[in-house]
Amino acid sequence: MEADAIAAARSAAAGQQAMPRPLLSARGVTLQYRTPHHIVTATWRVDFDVLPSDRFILLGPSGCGKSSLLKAVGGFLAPAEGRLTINGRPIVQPGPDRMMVFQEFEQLLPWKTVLGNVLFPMRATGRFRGREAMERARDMIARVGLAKFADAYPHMLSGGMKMRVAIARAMAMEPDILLMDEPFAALDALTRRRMQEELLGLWDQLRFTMLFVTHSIEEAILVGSRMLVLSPHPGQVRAELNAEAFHHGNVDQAAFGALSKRIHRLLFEDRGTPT
Ligand SMILES: Nc1ncnc2c1ncn2[C@@H]1O[C@H](COP(=O)(O)OP(=O)(O)OP(=O)(O)O)[C@@H](O)[C@H]1O
Repeated sequence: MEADAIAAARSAAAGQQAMPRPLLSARGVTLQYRTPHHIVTATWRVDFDVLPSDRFILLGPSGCGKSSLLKAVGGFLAPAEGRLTINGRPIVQPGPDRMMVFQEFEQLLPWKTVLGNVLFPMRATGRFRGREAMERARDMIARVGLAKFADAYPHMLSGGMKMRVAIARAMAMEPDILLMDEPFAALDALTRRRMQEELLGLWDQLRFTMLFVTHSIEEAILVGSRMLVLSPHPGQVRAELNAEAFHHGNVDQAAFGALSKRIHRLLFEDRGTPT
């Protein structure tokens, strides 16, 4: 889908209101890996804009390049073609303005307390020091509802609490965007649903911007405010959809089913792949 078509879809979705300036922009992003024998094209000329406070979903089948797009936004993979910008500046390397929250939140350091985990990147990067770091860390921990657990260790926490710590840790760095790569993929269905609710609850409080990768249609609709639907390998934009109507507590089953069917068709209709 071309940039103009995306802009048109977006203005229709917003009821023709003026859109805020995008925080993150992808224009014609082709991502490739060079192996000793050939070049693997992961995505093909992908366009999207993430607006402030979006819960923006990258949705597509396995191998369509979702994680590669996240890596590129993180600054770990340079586009072979096209441009990625954050706040109008090209993304050329990793930076604390884009914090990655990993799967299962297992990046928490087991030998450090909740407070120690939140302080760790602040101090290690030198972004915040001494008293300021301590105050910020305690404030973030309180904002995610874990003030009483500041001195607890990760093994003493539930999955949902660990997620809150992981988000507090990322948010304490004051990023512009949180990058989440299938954070709930390994969980059973009930736990996954609870974690999705927890994440949305936190978003209601903190209104952070997130770029969230999933291959679950249901998760995309529940968690996302907007989503980019990508074709099978190599990932191309099939559509950009608005899912704000399904924000939690507001699920109309018939509309949910209709959107889910529409996405399914978009994902699995065979339209051929570029040569
Ligand atoms: N380091 C790499 N070297 C070579 N090819 C790679 C590398 N990483 C990914 N690829 C290829 O790039 C394509 C996109 O991979 P990517 O992991 O981004 O897809 P994905 O949509 O995130 O998949 P999944 O949902 O299975 O995680 C795949 O064909 C994959 O094999």
